Amino acid sequence: MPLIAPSLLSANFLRLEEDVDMINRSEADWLHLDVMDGRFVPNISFGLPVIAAVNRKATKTLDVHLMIVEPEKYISDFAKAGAHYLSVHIEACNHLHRTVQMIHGEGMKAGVAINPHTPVHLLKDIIADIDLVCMMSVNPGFGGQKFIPHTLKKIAELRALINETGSKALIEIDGGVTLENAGTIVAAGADVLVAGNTVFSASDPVAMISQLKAI
Ligand SMILES: O=C(CO)[C@@H](O)[C@H](O)COP(=O)(O)O
Repeated sequence: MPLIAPSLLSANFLRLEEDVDMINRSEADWLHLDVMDGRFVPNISFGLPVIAAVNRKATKTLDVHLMIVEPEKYISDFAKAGAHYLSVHIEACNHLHRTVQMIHGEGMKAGVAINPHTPVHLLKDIIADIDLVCMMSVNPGFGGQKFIPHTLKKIAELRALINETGSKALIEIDGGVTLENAGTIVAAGADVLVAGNTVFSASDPVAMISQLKAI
């Protein structure tokens, strides 16, 4: 069974508390929080105060995905805000190994996110040190985009790399996950499914999360 991580980016920000309650009541495993800075990606979402507020209410694992430049500057701030998993982009880190060490040093699980154009083999010398790969299956920046089919081949490559190296990293697929493609994504080797639009545009989001879970 995949872990399900609804993405708060697609929630109704005017009633965030109700949406967090909905996720608490659901079979979701994690709550995915997308932080965007308008520099690494062409969009600005939310940041530390929102995550700290969500943390006071959420009962699920907080999975924070940083789509920001110089993420190493904010690692301890995100730990204080309540992040359990903290993912940084490989494309945004000049010293990725050091950044992963900093994340672990703050007591969080470390994730590395990769963009659709970034080859899986670039993870070879970091995969044994991380807890999560957040594989982007859309170009980061916006919810509600279409899944890029080439991702399926990358998931299989990543699964092979994880098996070869004995890494314990989970494979998380982020972007364009629907009820229609979730089975294929899990069959390709994914452990965690992020779902924004699919969950929050459903007439019954709790039931949608259960359906994704039962894929
Ligand atoms: O990181 C991102 C977008 O950059 C994602 O987490 C989206 O929030 C996923 O949304 P859907 O594609 O599921 O609507």
